[in-house]
Amino acid sequence: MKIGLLGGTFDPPHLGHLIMAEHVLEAMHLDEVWFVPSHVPPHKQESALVAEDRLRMVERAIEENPQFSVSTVELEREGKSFTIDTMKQLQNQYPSYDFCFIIGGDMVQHLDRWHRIDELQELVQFIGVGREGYQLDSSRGVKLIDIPRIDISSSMIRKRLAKGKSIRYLVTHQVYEYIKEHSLYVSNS
Ligand SMILES: Nc1ncnc2c1ncn2[C@@H]1O[C@H](COP(=O)(O)OP(=O)(O)OP(=O)(O)O)[C@@H](O)[C@H]1O
Ligand SMILES: O=C(O)c1ccc[n+]([C@@H]2O[C@H](COP(=O)([O-])O)[C@@H](O)[C@H]2O)c1
Repeated sequence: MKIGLLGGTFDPPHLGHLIMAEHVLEAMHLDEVWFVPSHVPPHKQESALVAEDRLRMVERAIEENPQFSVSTVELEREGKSFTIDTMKQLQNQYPSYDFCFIIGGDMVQHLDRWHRIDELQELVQFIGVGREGYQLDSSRGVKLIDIPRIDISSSMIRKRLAKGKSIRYLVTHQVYEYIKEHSLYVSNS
């Protein structure tokens, strides 16, 4: 089985995540993409929404695609969600699977700062996809795949919601409904 791992904060999951997963699945002839929500994102300053809501939204975002699933491996682990720990755990659990790790163009240039990156690179092939506003950089042997550039980010969605603006069509219908139902990201000020 060839599996692409898409790690992220998914605060919230948006169409950019789904489009990148679909295009890498196709280009790399993967069997599945597993979305891996982080418990505590290693390099983000802002604290994310509670894990429960992020997980539920990812489940809803991917529910129509039988080749997408979610792994709770990081949510079940304490502390920061370092990718090296996730890879070791998954490779132990699924020794015959061939994993790659999918990242956006904004992350490629920061790989040098990842925890135990030299060791991690020996364990897994990174796949970098184009992201609007970022140059695709082929450092550290990352395999680059250009995909339709979708200028959507979770932070843009959070900001729009805080200002009472529409996020319709930036997320799936199911995620849209979940956010509305639970009044997520609404500014209290
Ligand atoms: N529109 C996009 N195009 C390409 N890659 C993306 C896009 N959105 C997210 N990614 C990548 O998906 C992975 C998970 O992203 P994450 O969940 O942090 O979302 P984000 O939109 O980058 O969030 P935020 O705006 O809060 O930083 C990262 O590797 C990120 O680079
Ligand atoms: O292991 C690390 O040092 C590391 C540093 C930064 C990011 N990551 C992983 O990269 C993925 C995307 O990160 P983020 O911050 O955009 O959600 C997510 O799975 C993170 O756990 C991992």
